[in-house]
Amino acid sequence: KGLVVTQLDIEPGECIKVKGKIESDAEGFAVNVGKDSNTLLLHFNPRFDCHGDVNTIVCNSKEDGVWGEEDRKADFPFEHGDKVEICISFDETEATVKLPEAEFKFPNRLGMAKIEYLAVEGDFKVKSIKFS
Ligand SMILES: C=CCO[C@@H]1O[C@H](CO)[C@@H](O[C@@H]2O[C@H](CO)[C@H](O)[C@H](OCc3cn(Cc4cccc(/C=C/CN=C(N)N)c4)nn3)[C@H]2O)[C@H](O)[C@H]1NC(C)=O
Repeated sequence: KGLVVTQLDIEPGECIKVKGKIESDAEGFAVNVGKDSNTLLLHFNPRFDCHGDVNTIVCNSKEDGVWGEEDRKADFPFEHGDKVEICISFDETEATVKLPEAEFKFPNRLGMAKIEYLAVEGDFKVKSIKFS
């Protein structure tokens, strides 16, 4: 299992900064934010080679344990072994994932007003987490 943080109280406009290293042989990793593991505002899932996807970021939401419609992004600004800083923020309409050279948006389908849960899974070694 990866890192899981619960009992958070992240409000719109605040950001979650996850710094870490992508494994040199990574197949994929995911950063999940939401209320809990069954209720995700955003599942941000870069795939190097898994589930039949190659170098594709798959985003989705999860409501009562049920995945929503996937949203596949065009850009893939990750490479094996990269040290990355991923900044996630949100407001009532959308979540934003900011990277040094890329930014992704994903609709706030659940109308979530607070992030209480963060999980980082897969081939990613977390170095630090900052909330600001
Ligand atoms: C074409 C067939 C039907 O359509 C497919 O149907 C699959 C099942 O629904 C979807 O897949 C699902 O998509 C979901 C988002 O929508 C989640 O990502 C879910 O994963 C949940 C999950 C997370 N986690 C932890 C984790 C996360 C990242 C990496 C690792 C491990 C790396 C292992 N590294 C090694 N061994 N080195 C582990 N485990 N499961 C995934 O199964 C595919 O996208 C979808 N594909 C398309 C094109 O439509």
